[in-house]
Amino acid sequence: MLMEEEAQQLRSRATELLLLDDWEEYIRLYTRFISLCLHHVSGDAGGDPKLQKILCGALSNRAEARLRLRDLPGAAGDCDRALDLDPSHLKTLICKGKILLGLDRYSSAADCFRRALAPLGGSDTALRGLIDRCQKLEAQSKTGAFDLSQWVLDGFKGDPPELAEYVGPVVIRRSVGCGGGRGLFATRNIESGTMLVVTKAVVIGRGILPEPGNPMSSEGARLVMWKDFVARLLDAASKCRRTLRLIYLLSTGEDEEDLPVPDIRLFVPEQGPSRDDELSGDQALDTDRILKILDVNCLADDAVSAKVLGKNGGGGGYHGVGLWLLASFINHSCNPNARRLHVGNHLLVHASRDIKGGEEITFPYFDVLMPLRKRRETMAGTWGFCCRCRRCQFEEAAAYAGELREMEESMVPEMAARLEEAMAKRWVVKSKEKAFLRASFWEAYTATYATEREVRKWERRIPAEMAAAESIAEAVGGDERVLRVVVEGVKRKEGEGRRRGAAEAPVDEGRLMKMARGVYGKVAKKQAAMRILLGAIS
Ligand SMILES: C[S@@+](CC[C@H](N)C(=O)[O-])C[C@H]1O[C@@H](n2cnc3c(N)ncnc32)[C@H](O)[C@@H]1O
Repeated sequence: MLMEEEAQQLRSRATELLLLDDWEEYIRLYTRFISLCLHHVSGDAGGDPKLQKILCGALSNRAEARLRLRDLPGAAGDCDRALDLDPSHLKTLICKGKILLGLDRYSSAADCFRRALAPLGGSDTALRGLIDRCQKLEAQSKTGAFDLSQWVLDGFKGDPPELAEYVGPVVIRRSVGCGGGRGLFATRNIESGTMLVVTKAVVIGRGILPEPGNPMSSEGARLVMWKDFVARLLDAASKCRRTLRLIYLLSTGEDEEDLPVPDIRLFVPEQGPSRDDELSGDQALDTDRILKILDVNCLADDAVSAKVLGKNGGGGGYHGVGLWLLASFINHSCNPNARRLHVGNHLLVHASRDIKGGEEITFPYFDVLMPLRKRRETMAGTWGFCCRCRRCQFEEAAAYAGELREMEESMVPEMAARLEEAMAKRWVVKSKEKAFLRASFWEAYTATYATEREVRKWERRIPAEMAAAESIAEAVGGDERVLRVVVEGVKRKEGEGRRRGAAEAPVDEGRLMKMARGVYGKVAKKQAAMRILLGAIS
């Protein structure tokens, strides 16, 4: 009887806290109450069904509060204890299903929702909706077939579509070509546009920076964002042992050669250990180590290579930074074969050109459509390593490297023509190496394609847009700016044809789509991809 009164008082105080949105205090209140219940349970009243019901309800309520505060392991533990007392407790089953959904355990989440639905005769539409969601995500996480077409066609309106975590045909191995430490490798031949990895940020920090021209306040705003980001990341790591252990697998930038190579299954939804108690060993939260890890592994949302799909897209002072665990094993290359897109809090990595089985997967950490000297400056200034990719090695060691360095100093249109001439007549350059150099002199090429006047002036001395773009794609994979130049070229040719009264020359949609696949992956079907393409030039 005493417990029932206590429970009644608790409910009124809990309602007050709920209205105040004070979940921390709500959890403290229930923790005290649960201890009291447990004290009674361990005494004479242990077998009292009323007491057990009260305890089950309290655990369930605390689980919901913990779920709200994203303490998923804590919430899951409460649910398990509540379900031990009453395996069919509806509220707890639904809460547990939502937790498992948050932990990307789609089929286990669906099982919970089904168990909740069974006594309702299968008639609850909300629960049916949750089961459908789980099934859709489970299918995505198994097949890697992500279709964002509708969202693209709707002009990126509303929230980004819900995405599953996905690990494609990749493994983690020791890298010999690029990083030296560990890297991600293809397990089979992969076609351009194929999804490789979809992964949710542990934490992401976003903000709008003050207008340019005010560097102090922009720096200040970045610092505030960074501090908030670090605080949230430490909070997430302290709440979830799995997250902390996975973060500790990442490089601090020191002794990368000696770091262990983790099993890819740790990152595959529903395969790796997902409950705290499945992980052996305890590790303390080491803030200094985590700060070093963040320094080496955080990615910016606003990198040139990371077009943000949707309305929070780059530009307008937007700045975002996040930590994505599996993507942190991907090394940089100036001759990359993958590209990343950001959709909501998810990072999608797709093949930006065809990849051979066994090849290392790399994406650019920064803009690689730049000459060697500028790339080296960016690397040293921002990343603190010196890239050892094939393109860098070639550009450094070429017999005509001195001449290249001189030419790099002035990216005027004439330089693209001079480069083409030298590659054709004076230097021995294979087609792959031509692609490297064209990518490095992209600024000069783009200047020659900028206006009809320039195109007419240089067209006999440099390749047409499509041919140059296809060559550059061999070196750096798909790139939005290159694609834009091609689309503009197609439009210009259409215009010229119309002026001459020529029959409409068909646009080579096949070639265009192949390039678009390299840039946007296969997440947008043809119609939607064409819409992004046209949007890219409007
Ligand atoms: C995000 S981590 C990549 C994974 C890392 N190799 C590992 O073993 O965990 C970034 C670090 O990898 C190394 N790295 C990545 N790309 C590189 C490259 N192209 N050349 C040399 N080092 C590279 C650098 O030490 C860099 O700080």
